Parts: sequence; structure tokens; C-alpha cells
Amino acid sequence: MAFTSSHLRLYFIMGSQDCPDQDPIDVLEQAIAGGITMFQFREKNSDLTLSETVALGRHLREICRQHNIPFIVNDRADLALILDADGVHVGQEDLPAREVRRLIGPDKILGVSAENIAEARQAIENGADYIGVGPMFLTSSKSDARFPIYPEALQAIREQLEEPFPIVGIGGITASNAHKVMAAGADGVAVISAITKAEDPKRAAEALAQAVGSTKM
Ligand SMILES: C=C1C=NC(C(F)(F)F)=NC1=N
Ligand SMILES: [Mg+2]
Repeated sequence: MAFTSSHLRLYFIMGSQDCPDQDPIDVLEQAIAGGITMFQFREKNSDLTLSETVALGRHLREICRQHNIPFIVNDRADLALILDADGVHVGQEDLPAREVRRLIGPDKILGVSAENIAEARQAIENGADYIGVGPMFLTSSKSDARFPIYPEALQAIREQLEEPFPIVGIGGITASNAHKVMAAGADGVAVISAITKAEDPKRAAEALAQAVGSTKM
């Protein structure tokens, strides 16, 4: 899958732990219908076994393939290869980005979390295709999230990078604050609960796509 920064516009992240009362498969289908542009499968503190994780991943992977949506796996490069994912996302305490790039090869998408310009530069140096910057605001989806760094931190990275580079903001983003992340220079927003906790995930994705789209840079 050829990656461009436009894929980051509405980046939906979900695992079974985010859908205690619904079927993750239904939620993904509704999110795609609502206009998400990229998907990350992120099993975290999940009560699925690894074999159940592979089975769910295969199903979600096929749905993304049908709709030509990039399918990214969080943390686990082995799971990404097993699922023939389009890429992997790793944080600063996960498998080293340089090693993951060597494992997945040059044609898969590599995303890396960054909180500041040093981590951003390091990620680019290690072969990242995009960086995820956050947490933008208080988040309920990441139990070990650090303090919010707010859109100003994303703007500082954007201003210090020598070249344009794909940046997605993440952390507590909703349809009402997404414009702040875009105005700070993000190519898009990554969300979990804004969609998984919505009464109507399709409508929630549409509202987010509208909020992001309305602040075209
Ligand atoms: C911790 C994370 C930070 N950023 C991102 C993304 F939005 F994809 F960049 N995904 C994560 N799992
Ligand atoms: Mg991680």
C-alpha cells in the first residue's frame, strides 16, 4: 500500500478492549462507512489469547483490504507479518524502530510515537513513514498515558522539522477539539474512544471527518 500523509486524516485505532459491549468487526465497518482513512489494530491489556488475537486480526485485516484502508498493527511486528498488515506502529518503549524496519522491509508502513523534536528526528532517522504525537489531551484509552502535551507540542515539532513530514496527533481527540490539532500542523488525527464509545460509530466518524476536513491547511 503506497502511503501518503492524506492517509493520516482520520486514523482509527481499536482493539477488543475498546469494545466491551459491541463487536469490533461491526464497529470497524461502521467507522469505515463514516469515512476513516487508516486503521490500527491495537490489542492492549486484552483478555484475548494470542490465537484469538490472530483470528480477530485476520477478520479486521480483510475488511480493511476490501475497502482499501491501510491496516496497521500496534507494537507487534510478528503479528503484523502474520496478518500481512500494511505496517506497524511502535512507541519509544517497544521494539526499536530500526529493527522493525529491517523486519518488515522497505515497502511496509512504519509509524513511530514521538513527544518532542529529538524523538521525531530519531524516528525519521530510523526509517519512520509517519510519527504519532501525543497525548494531545487527557485520554481514557491509554492506561499508561503521560501528561497531555497539547497541540502546541505538535506545532513545535512541525516548526522545527526541516522538511514536511507526516504527523498525526493522538490522545483525547474529539470532533470538538480536532480543529486545534489540525491548526497546530497535523496531517490528521488518531482516535479511539471518540468512535468506539459513540452511540453511532458511523455518525461519530462522519463528525470527526467533517471537523478535520473543515480545517484544510
Ligand atoms: C501510542 C500510539 C501513538 N500514536 C499512534 C498513531 F496514532 F498511530 F500514530 N498510535 C499509537 N498506538
Ligand atoms: Mg506501543
